[in-house]
Amino acid sequence: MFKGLVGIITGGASGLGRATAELLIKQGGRVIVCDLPTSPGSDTAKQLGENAAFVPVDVTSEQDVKNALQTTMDKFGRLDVAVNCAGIASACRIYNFKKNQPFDLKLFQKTIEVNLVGTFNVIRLVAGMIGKNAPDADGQRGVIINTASIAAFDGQIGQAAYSASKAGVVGMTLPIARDLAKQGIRVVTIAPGLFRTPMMQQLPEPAIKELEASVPFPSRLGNPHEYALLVQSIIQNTMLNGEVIRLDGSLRMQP
Ligand SMILES: CC(=O)CC(=O)SCCNC(=O)CCNC(=O)[C@H](O)C(C)(C)COP(=O)(O)OP(=O)(O)OC[C@H]1O[C@@H](n2cnc3c(N)ncnc32)[C@H](O)[C@@H]1OP(=O)(O)O
Ligand SMILES: NC(=O)C1=CN([C@@H]2O[C@H](COP(=O)(O)OP(=O)(O)OC[C@H]3O[C@@H](n4cnc5c(N)ncnc54)[C@H](O)[C@@H]3O)[C@@H](O)[C@H]2O)C=CC1
Repeated sequence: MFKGLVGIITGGASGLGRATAELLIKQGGRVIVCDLPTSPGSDTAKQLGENAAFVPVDVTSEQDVKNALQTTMDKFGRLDVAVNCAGIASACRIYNFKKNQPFDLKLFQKTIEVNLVGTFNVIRLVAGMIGKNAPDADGQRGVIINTASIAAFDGQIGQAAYSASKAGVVGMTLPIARDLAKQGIRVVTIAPGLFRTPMMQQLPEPAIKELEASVPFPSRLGNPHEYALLVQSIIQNTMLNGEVIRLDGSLRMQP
């Protein structure tokens, strides 16, 4: 299905990004896994086989992303798709009245830096390389897929930083899609609900159970493969552009 297609996947060493790398390769694509040097990205790429390579990347670094693009060019000669999965979660009340402690400003800044600025940094740099492709019969040169969260819309107590970072990703989706439309590059954002990944497993099991029970249908955490299936559809369907798609079993999170 994706024979010849080349994708960069940030956060590709774990969870949703890793599942996406597996599916794109299974469908005949080739993948550059970008993740932190401390991540298991190198092992991931080995397990994925010869159509995968790992580049250590901090998405907030211009030089790291440029290195990843250079490796993509050297190894595979082109770039068709970028999937932004790198992200971090944070939870903190705005003010802890018992301890007289405000929300840690550094934690707020770090969350915005990785989730929003990091995603933007990758988009602005990959666009240049995707834009060099010859257009297909429909005028399309490639696709950029971002990962927000339903917390962009119904963030819970403690999620001010995380929700703000993901709302930023939602907010920039349409203007960037409009911006890149002339080059035939589509931009689509997925807003996942709850998926069983290492990030979600940071929450205590009772909290996971409660969240799971609150999903109308299916009342369970999503499987990362189900996220990857939406990535596959977005790549296949050229009419999808400038949109944010919730993938959440109709969950609306409670406070
Ligand atoms: C990953 C995705 O993209 C998908 C998702 O979003 S999944 C949903 C994820 N949801 C979350 O992560 C929720 C995040 N929120 C939380 O984890 C918690 O609300 C929180 C840690 C921020 C606070 O939790 P909590 O249950 O209120 O903790 P609690 O023990 O009562 O309070 C923590 C501290 O805040 C204080 N506190 C309690 N109520 C308070 C209030 N109303 N105002 C200020 N402080 C309060 C407590 O006294 C406590 O202080 P100590 O450390 O001295 O004990
Ligand atoms: N799991 C879930 O339920 C949901 C996840 N999301 C979002 O989906 C994305 C993927 O999350 P998961 O797979 O669940 O998490 P995960 O924690 O399993 O994977 C995230 C990956 O991003 C990498 N990463 C973190 N900071 C980075 C940086 N600065 N540069 C490069 N890589 C970095 C991590 O090393 C990790 O491998 C995140 O953006 C997350 O916010 C959104 C909604 C729900």
